[in-house]
Amino acid sequence: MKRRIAPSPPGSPITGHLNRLRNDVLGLLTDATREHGDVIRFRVGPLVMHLVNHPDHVAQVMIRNRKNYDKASRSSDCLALICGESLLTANGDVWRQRRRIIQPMFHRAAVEGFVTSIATCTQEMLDAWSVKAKASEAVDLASEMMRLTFRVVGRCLFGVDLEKEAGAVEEAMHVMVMHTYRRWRSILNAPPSWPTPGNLRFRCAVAEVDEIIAGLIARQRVQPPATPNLLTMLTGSRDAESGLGLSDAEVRNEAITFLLAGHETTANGLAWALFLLDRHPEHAERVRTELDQACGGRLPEFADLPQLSHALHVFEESVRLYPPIWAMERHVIAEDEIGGYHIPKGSGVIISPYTLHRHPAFWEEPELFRPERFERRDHEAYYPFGAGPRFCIGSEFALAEARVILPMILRRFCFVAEPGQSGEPEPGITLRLKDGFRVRLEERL
Ligand code: HEM
Repeated sequence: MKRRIAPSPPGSPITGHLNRLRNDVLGLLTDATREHGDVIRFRVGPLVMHLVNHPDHVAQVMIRNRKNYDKASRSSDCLALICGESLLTANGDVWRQRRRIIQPMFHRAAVEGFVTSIATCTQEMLDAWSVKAKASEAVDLASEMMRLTFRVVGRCLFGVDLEKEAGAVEEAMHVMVMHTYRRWRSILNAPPSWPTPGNLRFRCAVAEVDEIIAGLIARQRVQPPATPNLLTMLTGSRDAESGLGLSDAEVRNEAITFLLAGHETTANGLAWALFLLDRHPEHAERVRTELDQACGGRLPEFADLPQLSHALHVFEESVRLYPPIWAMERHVIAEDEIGGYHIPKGSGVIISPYTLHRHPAFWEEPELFRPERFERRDHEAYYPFGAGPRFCIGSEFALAEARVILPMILRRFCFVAEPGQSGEPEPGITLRLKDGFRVRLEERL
């Protein structure tokens, strides 16, 4: 039987879709889904990949036929330059072992313990903002969210205050994620060991973060903390099935993975939520009122979270429109057929929450910001945290952060956005606000 080849947008005979992929990837994917349906074939030089854009196709790749796919994809290879082999990038038995070891850190009881630290870190940030507001100093909320979520990860997962390190790590992480994304977008890259200016900048950034992590591990060895944290769990772990522990290099890989995955994604989600709330003040007011009713003037606690539902819906809608992980990639290890089209072994499959979350068959007026959509909980085409066994391990943590941080910010401050901000998304490893979100702060209380 003849294999059906999926439709493809016009591209160059030599480089395929490389040019638009580099310069306007969101436009390329959006136009392609509008013009060619739910399975679209792209080519970058010799590499073939398919965008699949239907919930049934997502379930096929991530759940039903997942044995045909793994994460040895180009994006994982790029991420592995930062994280090595870790929960985020590993496959097979290594991935299963890491997930078993780390999962307890993210059980409900553990997240319950995180809420006080999230509220305390937020309160400290707001106190610092108070000084900036009095001085009429403009702040970039996107950058503030990066620093805040970084500190939250430090406190909750590593049991330390990373205030001093936050600025340096923010810069180093930016260098690392932009470098890896540039490599993903290119077909020809200099080997990582070559001393090109980009590779050298990248290596310096990795070395800087490695030094911070080595310091954290050393501090804990000298003085083991009273309450267990991710590092103590990693260093002290023995896999229940194999009885094996993790080497220092493996602990380092997981630590950098959680520093990166645990703050960059949530920070972008929060920055987009604040940006959208600035354009929809009626929702900001609802979030404020909800916090006042649930907590009065005190800090939110874990037991308050169910009452902070509008804050949750605002965040869910923000990451629908601007999913921090805007694309997930899989490598095809055994051929498959999706939506009637042939998916060859050795090619790539892309699942894009950005296009799925705007699919007109599943979302009414998908371009509009409407947090009320999430009063219903049964959205089919919604994948901000992925699907199947590789579902985001930190999703409950991130959603707890959103319910604490957004209302606390809005209760205490109003913003006046600086003029001329585009609000354009900039896809990298995560989806950032291209120009950040610069505002002047006005204290309300
Ligand atoms: C709004 C915030 C977040 C978003 C949108 C997000 C999104 C995602 C997505 C889409 C995946 C699946 C990737 C794939 O299948 O290829 C994922 C996996 C992962 N996330 Fe998150 N994430 C967020 C927050 C967090 C936090 C707070 C942590 C850690 C504290 C975290 C740690 C991880 C890890 C380690 C994985 C790999 C899990 C595995 O493969 O077993 N994420 N995340």
